Amino acid sequence: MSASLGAGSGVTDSVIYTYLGPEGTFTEAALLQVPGAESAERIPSTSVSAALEMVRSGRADAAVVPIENSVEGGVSATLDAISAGEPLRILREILVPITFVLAARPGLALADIGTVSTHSHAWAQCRNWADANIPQAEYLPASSTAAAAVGLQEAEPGYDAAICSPLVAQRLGLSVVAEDIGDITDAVTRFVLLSLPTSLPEPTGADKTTLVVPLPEDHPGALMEILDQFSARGVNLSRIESRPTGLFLGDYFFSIDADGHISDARMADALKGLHRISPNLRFLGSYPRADHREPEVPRHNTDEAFRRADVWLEGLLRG
Ligand SMILES: O=C(O)C(=O)C[C@]1(C(=O)O)C=C[C@@H](O)C=C1
Repeated sequence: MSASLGAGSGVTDSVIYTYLGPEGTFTEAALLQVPGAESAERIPSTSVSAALEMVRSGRADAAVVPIENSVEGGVSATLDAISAGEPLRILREILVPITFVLAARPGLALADIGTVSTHSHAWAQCRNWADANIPQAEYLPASSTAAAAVGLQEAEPGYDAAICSPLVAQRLGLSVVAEDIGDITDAVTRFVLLSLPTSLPEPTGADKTTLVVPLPEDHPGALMEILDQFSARGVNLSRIESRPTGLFLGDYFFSIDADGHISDARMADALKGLHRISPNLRFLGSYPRADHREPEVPRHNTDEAFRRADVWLEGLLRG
């Protein structure tokens, strides 16, 4: 085990990674984009929560898990697992373009397929294609697209076909009966690299901050006030979703991605405002945006504008 997983960089060969496996998942493709990961130890986990448990228990230094898909939205398993329990920190995000194939048991044509297995997020992205081309097929959930593909190799697979990546179908030598079956071309899944809390990646000017904000109980207008903390400081949100805490009916938290780094004055100020409204909010990290897109910051919300306002106020207090 190595303690050298530097924030945002400095990842070395001695780092132990885990990811949603088995080999051949889109998550593994995401991990392989992390500099140094190709030559590092990579341990597949059977679920998102198992991967995060590996990190929390110190058996792995960092985990890559899916968090958001451009077609299907947030990955609830990840949003829920990082919102509670031992705190984790997002060090970077990774984008992977998603294309699917339908692999089938040898000799089967589309019309012969009675059961198809894949990850629920993959199924959701191919549902229209499946309705049109294999309407007779029943869906069986799998822990990942690659797990469904591997299952097809068993002597007696429990299903006729699997939806998986073209790469894993090719690697396993499966028979592909339909290519490019995703309902939306150019679908993208976003993954995050998580570790135990460590020093923050340096701000790059094109960063993202991820937060978990519990909705305060019996506080009319709380959502409006939460959103106001961002809008009043010119902080753009790139994702906001509500998730039930699971504790009792009506108890929710917001999972939020905001443009900017905690060391940006406008973001720091927004976080302080949020903390006053929702003191149990969880900071999950500030890290570089994978698309390097810089936000447009209004003139009155730049670091310099905040600094000048602080100087002005200090002057007034000094008298
Ligand atoms: O099953 C896989 O291959 C995964 O990596 C998981 C996952 C997901 O959770 O969204 C990743 C990308 C695709 O959108 C479909 C499935």
